[in-house]
Amino acid sequence: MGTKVLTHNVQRLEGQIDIPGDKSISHRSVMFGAIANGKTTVTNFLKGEDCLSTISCFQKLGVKIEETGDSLVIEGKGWDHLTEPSSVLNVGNSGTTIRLMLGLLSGRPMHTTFIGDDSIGKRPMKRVITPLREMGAILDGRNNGDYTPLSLRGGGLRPISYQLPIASAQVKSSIILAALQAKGTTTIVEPAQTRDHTERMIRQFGGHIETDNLTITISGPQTLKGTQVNVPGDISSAAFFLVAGAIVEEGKILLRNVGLNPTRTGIIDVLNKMGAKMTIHPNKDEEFEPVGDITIEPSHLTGTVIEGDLIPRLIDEVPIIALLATQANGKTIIKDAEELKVKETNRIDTVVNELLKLGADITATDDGMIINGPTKLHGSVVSSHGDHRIGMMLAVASLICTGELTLEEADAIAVSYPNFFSDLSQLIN
Ligand SMILES: O=C(O)C1=C[C@@H](OP(=O)(O)O)[C@@H](O)[C@H](O)C1
Ligand SMILES: C=C(OP(=O)(O)O)C(=O)O
Repeated sequence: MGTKVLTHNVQRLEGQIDIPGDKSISHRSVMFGAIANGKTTVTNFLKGEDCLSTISCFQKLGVKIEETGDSLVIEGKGWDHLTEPSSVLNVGNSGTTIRLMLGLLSGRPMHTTFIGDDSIGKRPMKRVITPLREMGAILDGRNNGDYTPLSLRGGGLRPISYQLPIASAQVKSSIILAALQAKGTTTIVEPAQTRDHTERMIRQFGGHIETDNLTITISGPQTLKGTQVNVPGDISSAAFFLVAGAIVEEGKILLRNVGLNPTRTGIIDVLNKMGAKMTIHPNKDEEFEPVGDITIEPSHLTGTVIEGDLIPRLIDEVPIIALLATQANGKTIIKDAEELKVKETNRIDTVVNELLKLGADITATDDGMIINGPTKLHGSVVSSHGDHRIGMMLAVASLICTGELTLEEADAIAVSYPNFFSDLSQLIN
């Protein structure tokens, strides 16, 4: 399944990359476009496999979605025009698709069934099933609703007050999408701030939502209006080049059009704390999501502690931060990150096991990992284990390996970054 022998011993990375569209915002643009009234045009939509799964699920619900030139056009006809699908909704590898769609369809008076790939089959769904059942949706699935296949009969929702037991933007967004359809006011309290793209997009589509520190208040029912969405570049994709640029010996990289939403910029805080040579140039004129350009250069790095409220702001960047830490002086401790165990793989175990094969000094803990650096990495045969972020982390690691690195299951990278290897090779030549 897509074995790749990667370039090793790269001394210099030089050039610029336009960072592809944000995965979280791309998913949401289709979802909001589908439930809004009127046309939504999306530019810089991420054509990664996860977002294509979201498109195909909404097409099965009767929504017309087409590519026109560089844009994606969604013909929204409002909540009532989503139609009962005649076959199962397959979310592929995408946790965001299934968890947000469960909330979105909880208020629809129809039956839907969800399946996904082997990885989705291991990811916990109880976290969304519990609040959605409390709101009145009828949900069931394997192991009393914790795993796919899942079935849903929606309709007639009531508002709830809900204290989120975990910091999860997917759970928060699922409840918000249900609350938009429930008559009355829903209140959600987060244990820590998570990405707020759903909240921002509700306002962009003409809806109302109030946020006060960790409390979110939303009244329903609401109808939304189609609009124009320009998706910023994904900071979670940029992260691989930020680390690559910092750990090679020479050169300078410019990353253009990177989303700089403060709920996502934990990686920038970490790079700054570790002493990276990085400059941020914010664009001034973005209305809904902040964007900017970033330059990164080879850096003398120091180990650090990454914990607490910082974790949700960099949750998808932990694999690449672990690699960064192998090149820093001293100890890096990552804690409070047990959520990593329920991602596409158990990202604590996968990161530690694969980096050990390259010679890293890294140990798994119950809620994170401990890395001592700097260590010289050597090539080996490693695998993404079907996890796109592990695949890209290992591809960046290959740049500084002394011998050849063979990456198995490299094709998983297309889940979030189909052009990753061509963008990377532009910097090498
Ligand atoms: O809301 C989203 O778009 C996402 C939220 C995060 O998941 P959790 O909500 O499970 O933390 C993140 O890991 C995922 O890649 C995308
Ligand atoms: C965890 C991720 O995505 P999802 O939960 O949507 O599968 C990710 O992209 O790293």
